[in-house]
Amino acid sequence: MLEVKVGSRESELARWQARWVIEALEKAWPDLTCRLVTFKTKGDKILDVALARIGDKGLFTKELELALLDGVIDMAVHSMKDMPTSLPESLIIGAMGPREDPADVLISPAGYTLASLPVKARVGTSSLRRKAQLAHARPDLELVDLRGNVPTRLAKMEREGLEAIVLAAAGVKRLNHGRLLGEPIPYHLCLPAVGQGAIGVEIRAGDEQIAQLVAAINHPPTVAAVRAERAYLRALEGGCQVPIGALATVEGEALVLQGMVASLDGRQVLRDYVSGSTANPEAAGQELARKLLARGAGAILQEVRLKGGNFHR
Ligand SMILES: NCc1[nH]cc(CCC(=O)O)c1CC(=O)O
Repeated sequence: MLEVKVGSRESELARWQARWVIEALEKAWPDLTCRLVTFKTKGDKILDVALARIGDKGLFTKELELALLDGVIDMAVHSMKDMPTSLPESLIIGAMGPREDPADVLISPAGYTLASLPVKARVGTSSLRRKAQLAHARPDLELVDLRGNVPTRLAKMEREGLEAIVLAAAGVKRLNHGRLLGEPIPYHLCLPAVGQGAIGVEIRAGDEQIAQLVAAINHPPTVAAVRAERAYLRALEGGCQVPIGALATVEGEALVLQGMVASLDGRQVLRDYVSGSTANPEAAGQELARKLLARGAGAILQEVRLKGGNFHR
């Protein structure tokens, strides 16, 4: 009999994801018992958008990482989308679960799609990446800041009478708001955030016992895709404060990585893609970043940094 402690944020989605990891681990290791330990992170405490513009690294991860380093927990479950591109020295991602649908979805009580939304419709999202791509596709829309966890955002949509909001399909599906699912926004209009839809399990480097446990739930194609996307973001020095999107798809050993860099107003949207191999996902990420930088992505990103973005991807 072995007992391990699994750390998670407190939100409904975070707990769903941690429970998924726990169930998968206990199924793989019948002698294992997992205990869930939840934490409030800085990102959960700072709810107003202006404050959130401080945008420091690890807003949703730091408290969990400290608990992991202190031995208070043995692993931390995260949305890969919320993870900074560089981890603390002695922590690693030990495993990723199979990726859920990485797309963004437009949720609209009246059933509008991006194409059918009325002129000047009010659409809620605080993500610079979503705002830029929506503004590019539909410059007439009025984009409204909207923060908080998934249930909060759905409630705000109703309360403020927004015509639609945009959320990650993964969160909506996991929380079983499936009937609300609305329109998946096609990738040619909106590329997802790096890591969107993937669950990561962070562990202490060198903790061989925990590494062996979590290896049982690891999904290598997801790992290859997310490694390529994160290398791309790192090479652009994007952090989580800029309108950058990416999506890698993996088939056998072939990996195709698409990427996007946009100006805040969405007037400029640069997109490109590279093909690579799961044997070296980072190479694909670096090559795509070079390609976009050669086409002027650097100037766009420079301007975004001067104007100051927020942290929300
Ligand atoms: N930024 C919050 C966040 N972090 C991860 C998800 C969704 C789940 C995932 O991407 O795995 C969400 C909600 C959203 O953006 O709609």
